[in-house]
Amino acid sequence: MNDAASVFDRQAMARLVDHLVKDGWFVGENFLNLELCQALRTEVETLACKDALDAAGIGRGRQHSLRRDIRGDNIHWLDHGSQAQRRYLSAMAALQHQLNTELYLGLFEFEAHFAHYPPGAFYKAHLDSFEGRSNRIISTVTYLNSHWRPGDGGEMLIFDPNTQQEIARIPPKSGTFTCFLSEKILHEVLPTQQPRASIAGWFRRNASLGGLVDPPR
Ligand SMILES: O=C(O)CCC(=O)C(=O)O
Ligand SMILES: [Fe+2]
Repeated sequence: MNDAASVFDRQAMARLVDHLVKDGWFVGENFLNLELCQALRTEVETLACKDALDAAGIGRGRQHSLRRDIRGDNIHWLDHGSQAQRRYLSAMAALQHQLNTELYLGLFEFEAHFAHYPPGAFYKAHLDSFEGRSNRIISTVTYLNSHWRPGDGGEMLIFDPNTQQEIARIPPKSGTFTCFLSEKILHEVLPTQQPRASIAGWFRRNASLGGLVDPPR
């Protein structure tokens, strides 16, 4: 069994591709190896305790600004800095390969950050990418919270791309993995009652213009 296969199984990956094509989004409970989720959670909690996370903003490049009324999480970009990160990133590289092979998406890069939402934090409804400026193609979120209970809040809502009605409410439980089309699927994080840890990531296509490679983030 190779490393990516020990993080999630091939059958689960096939289900993911089917749902992404049919609905534009996918959610799988117990999708990722729990021991790996535990290691990643320890890493983000340690960063949070050391005050080593950055307040997350909205917009990119010069449009970047801090808007606590829109999002209240603190983040740290993955940088291959630990065994757990390397294992996670290699599993995502396998998923990227699968998506490119089956859907011809031309994804060329994956960027991801740890996110830590303190109690009271939320992320208002948004799209991760805007049509026309497409460079984030597929959004992913991996949840890292063991013992999440009803009433702890922090669910992610997914809205129907046609009617904008809520179609899914996902508790951020360890091992749950979700992905969706970045330009089409409006989503939101409800206020959390407990510290909430996750990894948000994006498969990107190169949106270079005039010979300049579009920078990540
Ligand atoms: O943590 C989540 O459930 C979603 C986070 C999100 O939408 C984002 O970081 O863009
Ligand atoms: Fe998002």
